[in-house]
Amino acid sequence: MIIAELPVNEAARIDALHSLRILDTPREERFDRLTRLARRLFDVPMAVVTLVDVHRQWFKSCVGLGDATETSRDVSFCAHAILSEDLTIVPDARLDARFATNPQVTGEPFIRFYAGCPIKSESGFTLGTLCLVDTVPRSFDVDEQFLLKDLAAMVEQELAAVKLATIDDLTGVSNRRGFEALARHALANARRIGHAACVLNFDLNHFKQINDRFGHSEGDQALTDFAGLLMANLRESDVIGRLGGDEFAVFLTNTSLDDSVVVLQHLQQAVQAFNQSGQRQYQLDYCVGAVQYDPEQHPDLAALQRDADAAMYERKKARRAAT
Ligand SMILES: Nc1nc2c(ncn2[C@@H]2O[C@H](COP(=O)(O)OP(=O)(O)OP(=O)(O)O)[C@@H](O)[C@H]2O)c(=O)[nH]1
Repeated sequence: MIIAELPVNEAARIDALHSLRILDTPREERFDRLTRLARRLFDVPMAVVTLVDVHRQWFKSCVGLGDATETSRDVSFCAHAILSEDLTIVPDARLDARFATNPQVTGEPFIRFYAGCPIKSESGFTLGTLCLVDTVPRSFDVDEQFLLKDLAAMVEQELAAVKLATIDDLTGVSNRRGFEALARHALANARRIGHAACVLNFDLNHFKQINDRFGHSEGDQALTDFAGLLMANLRESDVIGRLGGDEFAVFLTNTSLDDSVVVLQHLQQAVQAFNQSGQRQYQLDYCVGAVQYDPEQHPDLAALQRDADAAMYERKKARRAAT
């Protein structure tokens, strides 16, 4: 095993990292959703946002590594990756002199494949990486390299500024900006590997009445309840966003329109059960439009969203006509 050298600007780099005051902070959904998405998009068991501190690498977010929050810097793959401006790709760690006898290769978690993209501060210091880890050797093609760089750029955005936030503060799901950024990635991936995908557009019914009858904070509670039901009843890899007001959108990965019917039935049952539980004074009700991605009809995410929105409005119109 070869212990990584220190970057030439190490002291200033550490100052930049510490000035973020992010080390040892709790987990945050805005980072966790990126590692979850990375794991799903690249089909790897582990995806991590790591920050390389003086003697350790600390995980701002990790999926697939159990409760681990840090490792010593000496055994860290990312300590090597931050020395490069480009991606560090290790197809099989057993064949790489830097890592062959690394305890994480010879023992748990038996790392074989590693791909790490440097994450920079706004001032240009490499703070850590977004990295993918697998327990079997594999290759990493050019499309995958671009995708990883894009996701790492989103991690940088999250680090850079709260004003660039991509999470809806009220409900904890993505806001419009976050939804569109993540859904664009998921769509690119669906296109690349030829998987089906669907977009669902939801709009709550009579939401204004909840505000008017019970007050704005109960309205807020209703929005939070609905977001919670979406999160509880969809898969981790699906992208959920609040587009604004009482409008939500979901990008279903690897799902055909037929599959989405089952997903929506399941959700409807959960919402009914919630309404019947009597926890709230109000009932949640919504209209939803579902559209399957069709490469002929949908050159980009915006086209898919327009169709889902139109499908939702058709439902609204039919519903209003019926009442
Ligand atoms: N409590 C709360 N209300 C909001 C928020 N954002 C938007 N609203 C309110 O949500 C309402 C949305 O209006 P509509 O979608 O026309 O109301 P609706 O009663 O659901 O109408 P239909 O869709 O026709 O059933 C407006 O009264 C907004 O003021 C928020 O963050 N919190």
